[in-house]
Amino acid sequence: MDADLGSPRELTWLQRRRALYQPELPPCLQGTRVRVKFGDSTTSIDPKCADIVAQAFPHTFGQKLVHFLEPNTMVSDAQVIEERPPIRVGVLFSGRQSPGGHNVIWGTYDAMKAQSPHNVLLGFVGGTEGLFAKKTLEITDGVFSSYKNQGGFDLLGRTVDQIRTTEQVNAAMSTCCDLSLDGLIIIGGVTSNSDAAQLAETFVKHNCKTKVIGVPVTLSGDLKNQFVETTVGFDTVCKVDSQLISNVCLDAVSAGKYYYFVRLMGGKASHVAFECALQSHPNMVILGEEVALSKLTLMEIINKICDGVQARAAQGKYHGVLLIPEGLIESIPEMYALIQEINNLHSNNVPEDEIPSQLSPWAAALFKFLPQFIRRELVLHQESDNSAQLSQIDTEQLLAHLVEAEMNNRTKEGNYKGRKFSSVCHFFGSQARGSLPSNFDCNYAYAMMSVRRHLRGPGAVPIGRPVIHPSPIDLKAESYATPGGIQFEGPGTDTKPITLTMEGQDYLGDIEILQDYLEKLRTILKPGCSREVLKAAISSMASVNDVLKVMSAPLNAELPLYHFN
Ligand SMILES: O=P(O)(O)OC[C@H]1O[C@](O)(CO)[C@@H](O)[C@@H]1O
Repeated sequence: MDADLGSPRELTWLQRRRALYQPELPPCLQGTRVRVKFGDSTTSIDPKCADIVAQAFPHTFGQKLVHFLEPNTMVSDAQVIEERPPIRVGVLFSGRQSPGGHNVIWGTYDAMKAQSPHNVLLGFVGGTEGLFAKKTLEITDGVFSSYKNQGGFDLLGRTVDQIRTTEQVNAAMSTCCDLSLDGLIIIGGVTSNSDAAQLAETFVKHNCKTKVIGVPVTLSGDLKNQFVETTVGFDTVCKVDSQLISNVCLDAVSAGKYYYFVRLMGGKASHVAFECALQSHPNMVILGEEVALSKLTLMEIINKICDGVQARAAQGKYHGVLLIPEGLIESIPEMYALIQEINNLHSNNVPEDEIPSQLSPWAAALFKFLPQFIRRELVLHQESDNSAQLSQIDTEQLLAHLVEAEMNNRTKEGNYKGRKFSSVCHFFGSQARGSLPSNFDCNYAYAMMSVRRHLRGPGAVPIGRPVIHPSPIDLKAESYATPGGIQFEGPGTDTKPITLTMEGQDYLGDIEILQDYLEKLRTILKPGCSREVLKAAISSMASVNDVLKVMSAPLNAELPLYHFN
């Protein structure tokens, strides 16, 4: 374990300045008297799965939702969270680094100390391995002072995002019992939160008093549902990536000779690539979800890119920027099938170098067709959720390589008469992951022990529901945009307080409200209805019209998927 973890450190001027930023809390969490109201029972997102989930989590499924109330809300059955005897809580970084992770710990620490100075927060040094080995560091003002609003996970570090085997679960339980923990906070993405849900169930079953809380912290933005609108880190990563992409775009248009293939970290779903495309307006973004839905083959994707390159050459343009989500490789049907075969062989403990010889004939043929560097990356050992290591597969280089080969073919066959195609590849991952978190992520993470719905407004629900699958994009513009870097303070601060994806989600909510409204009007406005009803309807239509005018702008600006500007 790294000796530097957890030590106070020297901060630069900018880091010190950021450490002074005081995250904002929603009104319902301000002060020490927190009021809550219990709501409906939690259930599965897909009602068809409710029974299966209930069976898998008999002790924890169906608990009541808790709504945190604003100070002056009049609710008859509101309950005040009373002071309790001092509590002991453990916290660890389980998932990959994501900007804002430190603020989850800071927010928890401040909330606990506000309740009682005798409450104790223990950090596990070295993530899951630290948890199993009981390596703790008590969080104090002194320990935390140089980590407030800072990037990275280096206060405590992390190891593998896995608390799953019987041995691991038992080790976690014995740590929690030995340290007499009332709570265990697991910070991470889909894998860590799935394990957290399972651990919570096991602890209840074994009468272990420790309550397990999973906190959605992942740059991928793929742990979402009606309660969790976004994950901690997504905002920062999209802003930093968008700035890098816009720099590349300006470089491309200035020199006019390269196609940039930019792969973006973000896991299996394409949320990061989609949001970055909305912010930076590249020439093309290929969404994995769309490829999977349309069942596009690798060569169909290559041909679409080449058609675009050729069309641009006809306009005298020999440059462009393409965004590629790292999960794209798994969304291409034939690549998915090949990766599944490789994963199965891994699960049967076949060594990496023997995998190629054990593939089925069709998979072996596809494998052989792929360039050597991709073959090597595809057989690498798996992630902790038994899937391929997406960050290690250079999909952008594979696409650039195949596009170049196809453009050369078209030239040879006389179908393309433009200049030779040239590409430059990039993978943006840790460049953004290690950034100082944006104000949004600082605030969101600090308030994270309750997840806020309508992130620009009040209201909160607790988290801890089992979330297993990464949430994909719901598939329902040469004007490169330069969003610039994250502005922490001054006139430019928070010109983009939330990501465009989340703004879009807000519109979807508004559309539903409008649709509801129109449906009601339709039922009221029948021949023979009174004059008053008609007058009221006409005057309310005027405001609907205004709303529609405002809304039509973003609605029309839908991003074409395979569109070359
Ligand atoms: O840096 P590492 O350990 O290769 O992890 C990379 C993976 O972690 C994530 O950032 C989060 O799961 C993925 O997007 C990415 O594939």
